[in-house]
Amino acid sequence: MNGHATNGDVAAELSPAVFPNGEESMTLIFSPGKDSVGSLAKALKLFKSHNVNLSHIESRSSDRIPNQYEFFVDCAPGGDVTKVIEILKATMTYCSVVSRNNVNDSKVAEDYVPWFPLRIRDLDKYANQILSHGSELEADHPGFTDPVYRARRKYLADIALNYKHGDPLPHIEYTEQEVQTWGTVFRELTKLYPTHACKEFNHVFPLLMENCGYKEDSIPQFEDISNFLKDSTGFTLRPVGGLLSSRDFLAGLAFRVFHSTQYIRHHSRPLYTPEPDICHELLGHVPLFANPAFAQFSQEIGLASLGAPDDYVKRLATCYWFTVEFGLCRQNGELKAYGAGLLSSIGELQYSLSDEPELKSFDPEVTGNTPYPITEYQPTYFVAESFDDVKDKLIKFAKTIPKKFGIRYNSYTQNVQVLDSKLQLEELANNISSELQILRYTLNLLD
Ligand SMILES: C[C@H](O)[C@H](O)[C@H]1CNc2nc(N)[nH]c(=O)c2N1
Ligand SMILES: N[C@@H](Cc1ccccc1)C(=O)O
Ligand SMILES: [Fe+2]
Repeated sequence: MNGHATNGDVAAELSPAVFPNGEESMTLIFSPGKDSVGSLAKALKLFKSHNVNLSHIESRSSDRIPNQYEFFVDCAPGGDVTKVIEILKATMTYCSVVSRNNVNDSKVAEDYVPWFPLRIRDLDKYANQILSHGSELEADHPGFTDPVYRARRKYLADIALNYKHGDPLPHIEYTEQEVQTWGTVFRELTKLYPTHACKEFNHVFPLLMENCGYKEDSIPQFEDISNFLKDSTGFTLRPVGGLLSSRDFLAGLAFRVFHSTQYIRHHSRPLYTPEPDICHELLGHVPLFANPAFAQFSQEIGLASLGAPDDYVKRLATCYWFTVEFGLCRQNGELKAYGAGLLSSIGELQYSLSDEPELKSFDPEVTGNTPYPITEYQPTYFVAESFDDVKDKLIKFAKTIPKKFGIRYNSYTQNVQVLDSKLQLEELANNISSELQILRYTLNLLD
């Protein structure tokens, strides 16, 4: 990372979800129609004759058209995909190009949506899409000249890289030096929280000490935290080797998955580190992910990002930066921190509530276009009048993102549903009406 990176550079960060082999890819969903015995075989021939290789094929019962099947195919790069899509669109009862990266041809681009994960296990596809690698630290990183630190970072990044959805969360034996760094950060931050952190944060923190092994003399393990979050709000942790692109990181939130690093900052600089580390994730982020309203809000931002055009993802990510990462709020007339990047940095937490930085009031239209440095203290913070206020404003902004379909997370299947048919809406209405019955029944009891 570059010491003076601003969100001008976040544009580069928006590069599409490239796949583990470093190539771009796309996903097609199509339905061949009734009475179409052998239709998959026909479709497969079509791909073959246009030199398009498929990396994955799945068939499911369609939730769009009664009694039909739907095929999900992941195409590898190469071949004449455009032609194949043209033919599929003309011959199939349903065909959508859910995902596609790097479309330069604007005529084609209109029809395509930037790639996004449809199933929770699709998150495996961007495990190695991290923006800075432990083993390739930049020159201004405090660990740059420390070969032991670099080797450790590489070891932990590889563990995250090999993680697949459904695997047990990696248990890490931390070294004495690592535990000491954690201890310093933990001790000093917990002194500041009562006066500096928002009340929602302070409400959850004792629970993490009781249930997840949050204490000064050892680094908590992912499994304990993930189990606690799962029970609290359905959030789970997923290890990641470093900073993810905004698009990828936000997409994880749509599945209530929090991508979290497992390495720790360099011992020479416990007060502030230029990239997310385990202190940032566990002390800064985890407490608020245990709050149901905050968890829901995070998921809504995640869902809003799916398939959104680059410029919208960029503004959404910038708003995320100035709220979830570096937000301040007013509570009982006092300024408090709720941003995770503040709650994990002894230095910046104190600085943010001093009279040094500039304060502005949060407004997505302004905030979303404000450049920011990522490797030094923020010159400007945005202050929210309340938690609910940020939520409402951000969700209002998210609604302005142009999309051609509705998006819904199905927590039973852990899939994201692309809603573009009446039948799906009927199913949705059925779900809502059964929830409404519970509401009505219980309201009667309480009366
Ligand atoms: C969405 C926004 O860009 C945000 O700052 C993201 C970026 N990528 C990340 N990647 C990781 N591993 N952890 C994070 O907290 C974040 N934050
Ligand atoms: N500066 C934060 C870590 C961080 C870096 C970049 C983005 C967000 C958080 C800390 O010291 O804890
Ligand atoms: Fe973060």
